[in-house]
Amino acid sequence: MHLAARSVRHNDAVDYQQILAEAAAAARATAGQGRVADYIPALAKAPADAFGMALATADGELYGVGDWERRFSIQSVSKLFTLVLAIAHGGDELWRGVGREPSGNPFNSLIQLETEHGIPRNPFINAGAIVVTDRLLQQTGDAAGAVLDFLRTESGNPSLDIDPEVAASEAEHGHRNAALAHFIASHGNLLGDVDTVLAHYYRHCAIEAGCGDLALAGRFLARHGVRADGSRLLQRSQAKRVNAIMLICGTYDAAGEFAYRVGIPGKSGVGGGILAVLPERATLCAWGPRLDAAGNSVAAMAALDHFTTATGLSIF
Ligand SMILES: NC(=O)CC[C@H](N)C(=O)O
Repeated sequence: MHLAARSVRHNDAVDYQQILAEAAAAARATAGQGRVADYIPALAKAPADAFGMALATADGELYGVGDWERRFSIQSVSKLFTLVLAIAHGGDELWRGVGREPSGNPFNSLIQLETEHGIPRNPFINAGAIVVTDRLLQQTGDAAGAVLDFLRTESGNPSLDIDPEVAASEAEHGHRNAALAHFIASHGNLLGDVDTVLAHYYRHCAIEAGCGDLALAGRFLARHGVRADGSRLLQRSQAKRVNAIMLICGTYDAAGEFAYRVGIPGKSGVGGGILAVLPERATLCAWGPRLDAAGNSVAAMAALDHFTTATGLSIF
């Protein structure tokens, strides 16, 4: 029985602050493992050994540990927000231009695009996010601005912003993303101008936010699509589907490992953040800049693994 003693049933009270402190200790035990992303030179300046984690409950309580208020480059975590906004504006039309299957390949891979005729596997690899950004740009006229506005509103933090140095660094070293975008355009799957779409993509990746901001901003996914102010962003079934895509594609070719270890939907970025959802209950964001070979934060994975294992809270 002692093994079960630390798990909780869905409705039991959990001492979140205590569990976060333990998760932070699990993260610290990975000290020195992994490397800070440097293929975007401005990202290499991130504080390698920082760690933070926050949890926002579905009804808006916020808990944090470590550097949970410190801002970092959200990078591919932004792909979650471009996706939900594009679905909110345009519904299922999006799925004509992007798939929803795991890619089993690195996030910046070009390889499947050729055999799959310029239709990216899913919205969470770079190729797919470029298509989603293109659609959001058509829908709103300002894709990066739409993501930033949404994050500011949902987090209640109007000072969130884009780091222009990171955006410029991405653009300057963005040969791979430019190759992906041009290849997609050659198949007629970009509606806008390639350079404009890429500029928006780089800008939303370069948004800076803290763990607390992202945990609050993702809360609608734990609330079946309902935003902080009670209005509906997504239909209940759409929110379910976004969570499903996060689970199977949110951490690229390590999504199987993430599901195995953590057992909840999660979206990572090369800035070292991972935003994860416990449907009906809470959202969690963990951050540590050192990445594993698949581009996911070593410390954030360890912390989320500890959280779901110690509490017994997962979708399984
Ligand atoms: N996995 C990531 O976070 C990658 C995002 C980064 N902006 C890129 O395009 O390479």
